[in-house]
Amino acid sequence: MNKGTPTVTEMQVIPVAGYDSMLMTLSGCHAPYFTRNLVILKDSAGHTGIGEIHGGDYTCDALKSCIPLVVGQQVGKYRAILDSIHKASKRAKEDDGEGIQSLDISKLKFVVKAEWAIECALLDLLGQYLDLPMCELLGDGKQRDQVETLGYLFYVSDKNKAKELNYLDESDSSDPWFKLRRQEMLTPERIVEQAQVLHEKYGFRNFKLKGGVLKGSEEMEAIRALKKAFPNGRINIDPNGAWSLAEAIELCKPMEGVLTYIEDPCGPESGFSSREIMAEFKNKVNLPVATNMIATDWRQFYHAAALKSVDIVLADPHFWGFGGSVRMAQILNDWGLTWGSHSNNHFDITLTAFAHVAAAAPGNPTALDTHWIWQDGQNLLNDTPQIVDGYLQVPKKPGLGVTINMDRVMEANKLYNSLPTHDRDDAMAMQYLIPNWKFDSKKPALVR
Ligand SMILES: O=C([O-])C(=O)C[C@H](O)[C@@H](O)C(=O)[O-]
Ligand SMILES: [Mg+2]
Repeated sequence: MNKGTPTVTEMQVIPVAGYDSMLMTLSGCHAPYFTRNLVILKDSAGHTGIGEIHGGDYTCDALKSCIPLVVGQQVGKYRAILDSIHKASKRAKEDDGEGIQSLDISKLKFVVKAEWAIECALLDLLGQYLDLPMCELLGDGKQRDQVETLGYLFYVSDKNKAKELNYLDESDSSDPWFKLRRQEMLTPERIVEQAQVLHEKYGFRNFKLKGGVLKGSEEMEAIRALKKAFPNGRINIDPNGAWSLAEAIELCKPMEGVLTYIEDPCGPESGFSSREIMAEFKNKVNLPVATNMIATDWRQFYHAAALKSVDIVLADPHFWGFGGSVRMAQILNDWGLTWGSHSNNHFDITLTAFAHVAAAAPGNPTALDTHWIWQDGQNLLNDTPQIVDGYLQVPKKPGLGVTINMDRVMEANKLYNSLPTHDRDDAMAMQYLIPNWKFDSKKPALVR
């Protein structure tokens, strides 16, 4: 009889792309495509383990360089495998270690750590070997069967203004959400319509509006309209640090009974870091403050916690690792703070991974972010977990509990290979809306 856990026999890294809408953020405008990298592991027991992470060549190359450290290793030694990757990895020259205190999208690739896709695939294999769902292997094990999820609302620009870019058109879809999601939505009325259609399809009662697009006062009008339409709903806004401290206080103070939390209201200013500025904001405004920008690793979290700058850490497992994100959930829960997760555009493998991480987070996490609703239908799995009545269902089968559809993966890989560039560039599409547009961390995208 063979002793020990199975060994990894093969590691594939497959870059993929999918379609997106003209979603607006402080960084500009989403391009018609988004990219991701997949890791597919095979082991000596005949199992397949999968993981998904940030797209682009930088992350793809980082993953490929890990292959010799993974293949031939025992699945049960996954922590040692990750440790060997960390010890071998070198920080890129362009990475200043600042993280994303100002939402410079080109830096996101340094905040995301490629190896967490490998961690995910290894946990998938280990779970299959042990006959346990992945969430049972994390933290204190499974805490819930379904995970509350929020409707991530975005302002959407008119794709006809960038005809050459060929954004996907779903105007003839019979699904009301699919039909709506590629259309222009820039007013409070259209944002409420977006939320209503999402509520009908997925049952969301919690919503987050991606801000940093219009003037802060106009975005607060949309928030008020949402609260009117969903009086019992929890409504949040995330301008990605676009507002000055004074403006953030002025905008948010009157919203104390309206917003449930405010995410990254302000950024660094006058020589003070975002952690210091957000601590000052919290002294003035009686709202819980969330972040995925000022605490993206343990060193940043140390300072954010010491200054009491945040109440809710959106600890995306693609930034923190799966073990790390759940460790954060445990610490926050012990300290009376709250865990949640940030997201970027992703396929259903990440959706499944989010389900397991959130299922293992103790206490009362905030409703989970996901961009999935903007990609729903572009499945890479045969059995994509569903969002029902506002809750993402946690797969019960061993490991991630889902099966990959290689035909769809290869189609998404073909799309990736056909793209002129693989890195995210939200300024590119933005130039069609405002010629010569440039990112400014203090100016909403459409205010120029
Ligand atoms: O919560 C957040 O800050 C995000 O989701 C940031 C992302 O970059 C999002 O705005 C996006 O992907 O456009
Ligand atoms: Mg955020």
